[in-house]
Amino acid sequence: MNLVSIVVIIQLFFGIVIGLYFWNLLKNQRANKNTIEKESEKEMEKLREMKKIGLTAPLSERIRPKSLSDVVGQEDGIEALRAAICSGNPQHVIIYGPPGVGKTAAARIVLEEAKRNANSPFRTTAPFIELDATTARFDERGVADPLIGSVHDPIYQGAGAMGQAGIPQPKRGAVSNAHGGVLFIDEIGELHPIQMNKLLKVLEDRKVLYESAYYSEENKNIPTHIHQIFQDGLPADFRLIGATTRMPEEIPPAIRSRCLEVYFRELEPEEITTVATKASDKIKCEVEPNALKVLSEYARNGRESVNMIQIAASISKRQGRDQISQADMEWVVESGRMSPRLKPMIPLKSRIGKVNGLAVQGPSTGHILAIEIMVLPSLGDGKITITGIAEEETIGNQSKSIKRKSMARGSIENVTTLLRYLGVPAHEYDVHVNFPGGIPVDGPSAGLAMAVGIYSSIQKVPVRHDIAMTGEISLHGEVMPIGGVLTKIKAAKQAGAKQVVIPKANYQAICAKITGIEIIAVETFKEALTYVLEGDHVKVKPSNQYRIDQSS
Ligand SMILES: Nc1ncnc2c1ncn2[C@@H]1O[C@H](COP(=O)(O)OP(=O)(O)OP(=O)(O)O)[C@@H](O)[C@H]1O
Repeated sequence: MNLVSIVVIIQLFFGIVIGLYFWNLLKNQRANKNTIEKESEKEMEKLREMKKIGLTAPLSERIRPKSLSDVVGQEDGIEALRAAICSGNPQHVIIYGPPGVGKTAAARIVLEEAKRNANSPFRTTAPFIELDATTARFDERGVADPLIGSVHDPIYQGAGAMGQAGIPQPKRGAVSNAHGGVLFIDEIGELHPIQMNKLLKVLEDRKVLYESAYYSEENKNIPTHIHQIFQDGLPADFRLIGATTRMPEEIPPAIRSRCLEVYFRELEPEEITTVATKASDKIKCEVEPNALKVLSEYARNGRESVNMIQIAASISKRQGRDQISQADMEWVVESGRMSPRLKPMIPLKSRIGKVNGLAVQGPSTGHILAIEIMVLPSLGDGKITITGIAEEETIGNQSKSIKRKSMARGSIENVTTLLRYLGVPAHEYDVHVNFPGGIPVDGPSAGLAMAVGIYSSIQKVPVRHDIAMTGEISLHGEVMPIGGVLTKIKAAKQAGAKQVVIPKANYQAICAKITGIEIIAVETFKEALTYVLEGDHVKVKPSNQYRIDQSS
């Protein structure tokens, strides 16, 4: 055998081996493909079966408001939301409010209303993208970020065409999906601080800038669009609507300062009833007036009211009736262990040491606060006892909190000093202040009410039962401005007060819109005393300049 024959045999041998290798590879690939196709067909069948099954949507979804006018109550909040989003120059918004009062419903429809304005920059195709901050996962490696987007580096891409070619692929997040429209972040207060900072950067730049160790400007394999994204950023020009049940102080100031802050309030019993009636109409089920009354006493928000109708309707239907009775509704209350939403009212009689203070609970819910004060001759230097609220309070947010002496205590100390200065011997008494009802009190704004209560107790003069008051007291007896004054005035009115005393510095033109209560704006403690005590006890003549009667 000559050398040529040997070479030919070797070539033939290797040819056969390589041929067998590729033939085997192809066979395996085909077998794999068949298995995958069979698996996929099985899964598709399961998916088709699953899609055939569908339970009815919850009633709260079925009666979800379709236009802003369908949102019950919230007139002020809706007006502010409209002003922010429906103008020719829309702004970012944060909506504060308790759960289930229409924040999400309003946010979902406001963009549609904005599109109807010819001056709006939102196009008719503008997207509305929704993200829940409680589930938007934060990934430290930046491999997946549903909010901002991320870069899929070849190492994470597996054997895809781009991955094999070593090309990093930017993946859009919600901020880019919302480009040209609205990004709604529910529970925005729950965003991870790093995500919040990234979001701020996007709001500033109106685009997302990506980085990757795999990106090189010189790499000719990288497609043009990816070069563009890495070099110029991915557009993310949208308006943000954040909703939260948290207090404004708990939201980072940097995001607050970029947003118009809108407040949604707790729904009134009549409004709860309206939402419930709409729900019962939808399912064609009548509701006895007494059943509605029970519902309005127990449901705390729109969602709860709809849910109560749904359960009560299913009870009555199972018993072959088309009407929800009072007993059905009471059963719902009992089985849900619901407690009534007590709306404190003003007391029926004027009493010594009993004052109607005002407090704001949560971001926008006002309450009347029946403050009780008792003074007893002191054996020492005058002791101060406070009950019903914390002696020490924590302030701050998730990232930073500090404890401080209760501001209510500090406020009482100021008041006793002031009273001594005015010739009232407060130091000769032990003072006990009680805040019943478990409503959190921010000390300074109850200063005026506490000063009046202590004065009333020492001088044995009753405080008028039909007047409520709010204001901080300075050591020199000035009544200083406080927060949430409109909410407090409305709370006083709802509790049945005829008049409300507020700091003069808080009086705004908008107060004139509130009817059915007389607003008395005062500058000093002495001036306030002339209005709040029974009879004519104070010699100082106040200026009536800021007394505004709106009870017509
Ligand atoms: N003011 C309202 N007017 C009409 N329907 C309401 C109102 N508030 C709540 N509802 C009903 O309750 C459902 C839930 O409301 P929505 O999701 O808007 O509340 P939310 O304030 O966003 O609450 P959460 O903070 O829990 O998300 C709505 O689908 C609607 O059926």
